[in-house]
Amino acid sequence: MRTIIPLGISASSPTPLNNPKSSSPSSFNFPNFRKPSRVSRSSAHGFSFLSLCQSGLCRASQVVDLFPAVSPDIIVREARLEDCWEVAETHCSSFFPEYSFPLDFVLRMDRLMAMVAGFTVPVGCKRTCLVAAIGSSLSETFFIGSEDFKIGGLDGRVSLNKGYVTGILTIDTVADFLPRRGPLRQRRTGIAYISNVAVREKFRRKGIAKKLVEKAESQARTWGCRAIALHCELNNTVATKLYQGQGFKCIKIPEGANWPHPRTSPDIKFNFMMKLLSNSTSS
Ligand SMILES: CC(=O)SCCNC(=O)CCNC(=O)[C@H](O)C(C)(C)COP(=O)(O)OP(=O)(O)OC[C@H]1O[C@@H](n2cnc3c(N)ncnc32)[C@H](O)[C@@H]1OP(=O)(O)O
Repeated sequence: MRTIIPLGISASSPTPLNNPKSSSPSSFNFPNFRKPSRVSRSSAHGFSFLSLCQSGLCRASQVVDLFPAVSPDIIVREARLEDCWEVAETHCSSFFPEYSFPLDFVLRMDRLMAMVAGFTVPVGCKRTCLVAAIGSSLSETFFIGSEDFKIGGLDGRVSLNKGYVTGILTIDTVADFLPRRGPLRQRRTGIAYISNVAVREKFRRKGIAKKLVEKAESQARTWGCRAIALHCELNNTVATKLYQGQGFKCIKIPEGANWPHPRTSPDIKFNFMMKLLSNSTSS
């Protein structure tokens, strides 16, 4: 199965000051979905996209006509309540493209339920889901509801001009997949973690993932993080190129070290990648 890191929507844990009771770990973990054995591993990864491109040049060129290389209308912002279904849809269609009815529907419902059920993150941690939305110019966006209104970890406001979600990315400071610190195995701080990066197939190669990563970096800076980390499957050459292009470096895991990594099939290997964040707030 694929990474099951929570997608997370705008979750910032209540601080002890505003909610002293909350110290529960995230309740937003998805149940473990096992990929059926008939599904080939490579087809769920970057390679499937490459082979699709090679075998479907005609379709690709039509997409290029419909959506020119420059996508000025794409806005990267925090996910809102009304984006839940499309976030689930983007996640499932990108990471589980082979699933067919009824499993694909069940999977999407599972993602959706997990999101709207609300969730918490450990005290002092933050998590947010970014979306790249098309056709939702900020100047035309009209909200109903108060900015302070939250449902679980979701932005409770509803926009009448929500746009169409083309890409997603989750960023958090939960550090579940970072090595613990010291003999007391303390949770690491100051390092943001990126997961669940996906762009709908017909919107790929338009710089959307780059925009999402840039926005994640700026979010991490506003949280005071000094670095940003992620796990990328070893054989996902497309994603590896994306992160290397954005300045991430593969970190060599020390011999014998038992560093945590996303919960997937045991035969899936990961690159652990990191980038130090400069202090500038360019994006
Ligand atoms: C931490 C994680 O979540 S890892 C999981 C990554 N997600 C997936 O594998 C899900 C399936 N794949 C996807 O959703 C997409 O292909 C993504 C997210 C990997 C890339 O999204 P896109 O919006 O297409 O990427 P974008 O257009 O921003 O390209 C950025 C860079 O990635 C690399 N890249 C993207 N697509 C390709 C490709 N088909 N072939 C080679 N390199 C590619 C290039 O280096 C590109 O930079 P360039 O255009 O300057 O050459």
